[in-house]
Amino acid sequence: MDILSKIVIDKKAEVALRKQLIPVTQLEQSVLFNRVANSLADKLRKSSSGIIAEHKRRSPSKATINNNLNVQDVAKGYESAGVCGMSVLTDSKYFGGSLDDLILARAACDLPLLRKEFFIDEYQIIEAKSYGADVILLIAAILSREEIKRFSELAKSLQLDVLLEVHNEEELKKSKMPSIDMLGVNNRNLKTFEVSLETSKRLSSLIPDDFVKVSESGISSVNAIKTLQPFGYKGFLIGENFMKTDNPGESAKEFINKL
Ligand SMILES: O=C(O)c1ccccc1NCC(=O)[C@H](O)[C@H](O)COP(=O)(O)O
Repeated sequence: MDILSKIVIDKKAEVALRKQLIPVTQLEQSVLFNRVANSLADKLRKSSSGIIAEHKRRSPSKATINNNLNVQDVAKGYESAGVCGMSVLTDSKYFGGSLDDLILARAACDLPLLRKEFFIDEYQIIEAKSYGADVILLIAAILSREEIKRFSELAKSLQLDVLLEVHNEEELKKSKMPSIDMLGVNNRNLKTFEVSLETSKRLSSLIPDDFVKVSESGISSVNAIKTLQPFGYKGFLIGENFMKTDNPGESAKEFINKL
């Protein structure tokens, strides 16, 4: 069984338990539930660098990346570096993240925050809003077109931006709809972990201009960004390259200064 299928099985069990522990009515009472969201798509449209910097402790493809950092320091560092948004991995089993990371990042900065999760249920979207997210990421590989529509429309009704992640032509075909703000091309094949920026290049011409184009994963140099910008990419999701250092904010700053 591939890693994505394993993650989805575990996620279904996790979400079923969370629903019993904290009902939706309780999530909706969070002070953050009525917070006015900060649009990542709007920021990317106006930005010349387009960096979305990620908080990522470990991953299935790389094992431990960095366990020694404080998420609030990372958020503050990314914000002062001038990134457009921050992605916070909230999956615990495979990435070592949590919803606490999201709420701590929210308390530390005013950046648009992306809840990076494996969304398989509407409940997680309501959770995202009540823990201070501005954006959710939907993965086309694990959702039907009907689920993408239902989940993205719910997110839009909560004023959340939606980043839809694809890895091939077939996933892209089922994903284009008005409730999607940004289309993200994942350069990492989540079945084999092979990374190639060619995926972003190949799919770029198939993405209509009404979506903000985002290139995700395996970006480790300014040169990679300069190569992808002429293909219309306005956003670049970078995790490991910053998180593997002692000071991700400083690394992001140096990176952006070279752009
Ligand atoms: O990163 C992984 O190994 C991974 C494995 C399975 C599912 C998702 C995975 N990553 C999530 C991400 O989308 C990345 O963290 C993000 O694009 C940043 O990637 P990178 O800059 O290569 O750390």
